[in-house]
Amino acid sequence: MAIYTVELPPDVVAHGLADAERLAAAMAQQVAEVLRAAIDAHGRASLVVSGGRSPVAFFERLAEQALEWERVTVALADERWVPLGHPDSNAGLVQRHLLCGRAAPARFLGLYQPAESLEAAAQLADAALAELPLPIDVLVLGMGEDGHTASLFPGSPNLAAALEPECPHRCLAMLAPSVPHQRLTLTLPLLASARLSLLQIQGEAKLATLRAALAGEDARQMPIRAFLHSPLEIYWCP
Ligand SMILES: O=C1O[C@H](COP(=O)(O)O)[C@@H](O)[C@H](O)[C@H]1O
Repeated sequence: MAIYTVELPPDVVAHGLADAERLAAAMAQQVAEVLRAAIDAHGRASLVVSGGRSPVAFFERLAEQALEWERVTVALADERWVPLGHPDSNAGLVQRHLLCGRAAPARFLGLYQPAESLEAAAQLADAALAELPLPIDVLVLGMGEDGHTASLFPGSPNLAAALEPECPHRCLAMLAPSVPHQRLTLTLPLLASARLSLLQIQGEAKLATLRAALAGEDARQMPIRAFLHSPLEIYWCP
């Protein structure tokens, strides 16, 4: 199945899968192959994943993959500023669904930091991210129906700074106007440094968002626009 109704830039690869289970399995296989190749070449690999509802099945299939997980660092593209035990914690999601089974030995670099303010938490997360092996080998992005990706939200006060190609920060505080919780997000230069980026989307509504994003250029209106070019591969299913 292809993404027939969306005309993509020629340098963007599209994978259309019949359903969510097949999509999760195909993505997990590709990500595992890239991580294995990175370990063979450099002795280590880095994987940055997104949170939200979409990646659960992908995490579970990936955790079944045989690879030298103790050589893999897993980090988050974004986080809600809530502690690990909170149901909306992206770190909690990764702990429950990815860092288990074969993948349990992977090293996890979370973004949540208890601090006096969201800005102070972002500074602590920024410092902790110095430990992330660069460049990122695989980045897995999701996308909201407002065109946000990671926690780069349209209308958030720090959005322009986070989208600056020369942004000196690895992580910035972000506000999600449409959904609860203050956020922490990796900034564009760090996310864009990935050797391979995968965008996971499901359903007609997100396809319509992708179409709208491709029809314009201003990333401050739809931050996903900053990623719609090589080395992006899009995984979609109905
Ligand atoms: O808030 C978020 O939204 C996007 C999309 O989430 P989904 O629930 O529609 O899959 C996600 O990629 C991001 O990491 C998350 O924090």
